[in-house]
Amino acid sequence: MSASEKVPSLASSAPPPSFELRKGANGLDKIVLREARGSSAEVYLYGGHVTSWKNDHGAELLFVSSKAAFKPPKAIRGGIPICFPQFGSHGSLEQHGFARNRFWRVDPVPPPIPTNTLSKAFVDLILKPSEEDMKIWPQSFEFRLRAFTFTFAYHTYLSVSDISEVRVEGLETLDYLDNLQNKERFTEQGDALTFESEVDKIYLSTPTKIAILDHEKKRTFVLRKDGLPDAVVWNPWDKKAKAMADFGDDEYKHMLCVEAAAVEKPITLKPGEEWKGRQELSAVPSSYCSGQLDPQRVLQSS
Ligand SMILES: O=P(O)(O)OC[C@H]1O[C@@H](O)[C@H](O)[C@@H](O)[C@@H]1O
Repeated sequence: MSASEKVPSLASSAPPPSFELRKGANGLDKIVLREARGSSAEVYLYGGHVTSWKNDHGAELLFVSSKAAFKPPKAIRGGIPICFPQFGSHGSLEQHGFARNRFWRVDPVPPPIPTNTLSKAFVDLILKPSEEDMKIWPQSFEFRLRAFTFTFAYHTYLSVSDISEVRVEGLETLDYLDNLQNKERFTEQGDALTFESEVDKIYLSTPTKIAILDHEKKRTFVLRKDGLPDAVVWNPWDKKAKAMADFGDDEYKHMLCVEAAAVEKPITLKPGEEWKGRQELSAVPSSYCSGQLDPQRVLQSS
């Protein structure tokens, strides 16, 4: 099993990429990645968890709760937790699987980064099962001669100015499973999604590109994905926000989770097979015209 997690930036040329190992909250190790033009990202080894992604101007693009605990075994609230080998409660494991509360390590000899990405700074993190993990989920993610099945999500918390001003394009008219209605299947009606109450939906067989438009910030996130057919959209709204110890009462107004995922049809790997699930996020000015879902073209021409 292989999972790729790359946050691209606008860097175009020269100075060598850098990544530093630093101490983060509560002494936990984190990787800091910087691109030549100033954008940066932080990834905690705990959970293989991206906790920060800043643009060239230093503005934070991901949401992390002011109440996030950074205390194992609790998963960090915000950023991009990795839900593996189980999404949500779709199985017998703990909610969202265990990858988000295990310690990952840096792969010292990573495979080459794909040439079609603009990103120059990157790190490959690896998670291998411990003996304890093998007891609850007896599958090796690497060389076990047996097929195994899992579900997955890059549980991405985007930072938005005001949830009531946000629109999501690319999911309209699709079927979804509604976690708020016993995972029953419905069809999304109408236009782009907007938000005025709690939402917890798994959109099925979605396009590979989804746009999240933040009118107030004049910013559009473009989420591109491969190997991950579904997309989860989650906002806890006021009541659930109040019920979560690691989430501020009003913080639901400033976040939206849009998660590249494989939930409806679990993935089965046979011996020797590899699976890649890739999510790429870009942030572009909202002068970007919806329908023209090619952030690289927008970036290059701006
Ligand atoms: O509190 P957790 O375990 O991080 O999960 C947060 C949410 O994650 C979302 O992806 C799920 O669809 C929700 O049902 C869930 O409430």
